[in-house]
Amino acid sequence: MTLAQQFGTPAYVYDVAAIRAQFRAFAKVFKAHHAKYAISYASKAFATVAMYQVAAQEHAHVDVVSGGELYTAQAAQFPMAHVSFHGNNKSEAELQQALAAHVGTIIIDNFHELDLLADLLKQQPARTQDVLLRVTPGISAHTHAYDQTGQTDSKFGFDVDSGQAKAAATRVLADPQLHLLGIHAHIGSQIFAVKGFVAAAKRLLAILTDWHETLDFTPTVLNLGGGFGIAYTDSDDPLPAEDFVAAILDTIAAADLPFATPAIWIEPGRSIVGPAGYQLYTVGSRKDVPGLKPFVAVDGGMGDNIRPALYQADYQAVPAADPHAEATETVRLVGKYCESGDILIDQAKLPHLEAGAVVAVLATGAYGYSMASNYNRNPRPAVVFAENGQAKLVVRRESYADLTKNDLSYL
Ligand SMILES: Cc1ncc(COP(=O)(O)O)c(C=O)c1O
Ligand SMILES: N[C@@H](CCCC[NH3+])C(=O)O
Repeated sequence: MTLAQQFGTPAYVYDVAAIRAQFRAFAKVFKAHHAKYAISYASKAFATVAMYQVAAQEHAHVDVVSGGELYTAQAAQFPMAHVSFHGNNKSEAELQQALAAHVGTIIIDNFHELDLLADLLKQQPARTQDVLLRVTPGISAHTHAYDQTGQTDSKFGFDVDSGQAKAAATRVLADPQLHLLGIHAHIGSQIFAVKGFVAAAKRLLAILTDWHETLDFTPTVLNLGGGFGIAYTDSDDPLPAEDFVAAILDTIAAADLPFATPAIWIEPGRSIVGPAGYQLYTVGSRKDVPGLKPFVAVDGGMGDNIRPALYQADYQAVPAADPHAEATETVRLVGKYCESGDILIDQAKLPHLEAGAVVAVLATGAYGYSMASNYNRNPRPAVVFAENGQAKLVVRRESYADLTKNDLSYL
């Protein structure tokens, strides 16, 4: 029986061995460089109980960006000491939840949060909290504008050039309940060039050196974020994600630091789960107009993968029954949503597929399920983990009853 027959479509399928292999490839580079490290999986890319469990099995840390992600990690019994809590507008309730859960690290993003956290800790005088400061190092990554986060004009983090980052460090160091581990920067996502990461590493080391000299601060952690680009189609040719890390570690090793090299943390999301996942859809209607590219419609679309509509992201599809079948036509692979922009692949090269055929859209493991919606009241698809020849349902397909379970009658 095929996965589509067993679990229905649309469905997200993950090759768990590929997820594990990427965690291990990162770990291998760190070990080869004799670096102290943490691989903190950016769980926004794909956050489910099963995924937090796999991350824990791989001895990874995770980063969470909301109370909901933290709750899911707790539900998965993920070790809280290995959780970093991110976010540019953490609420008081979220900070309370993080403190109650004893998350390992809170990554402070702004002065408002710093005040909130300091006040909450005063109510528990015996407690301290490890923190990192997220800084905006003023480095622009070459990627989609919505995927840039390291430039000065960003909503994330303390600005370095204006002195805000140092002012924040001064306040944290003066607070006996906050234990400053070091700094964090994330320059963006789906980045192909190493040079932004190398520049960021140098800039962060310069900041830490300044803080060492002027604030008498010795860092124990330098967190360089994630953002390593992946191949979505055959025309993408990124470096293996672990090679970005090797370049970062070489840069750090070459630096002449006045303190012992801190532990290096990274936060890969997309590179861990993106290539490992694909989506299965069933072909339905087809519209052929002479002189126009045909529309081939599938049973999902922008509700389960918003990335083409949001970032003009490209994907590639293959027939699930015969992934290597020769392409004989170029079609628009569209979804079933009531939007003209609901185009999964604008130029899908496929053999002629009849209604009922199952098509696989590749490399959809990151920011697909996690950004899915119920637009048009479509239930979110099932998620399946495949490993060692076994396939296991790890997220049930939503039912129509799930769609109305929070609706209240107005009669
Ligand atoms: C702070 C932070 N860390 C890590 C990531 C993960 O990025 P990616 O999935 O590109 O590796 C993001 C998302 O861009 C982020 O904002
Ligand atoms: N959701 C984005 C990346 C996330 C950026 C998170 N800071 C994407 O699919 O490309």
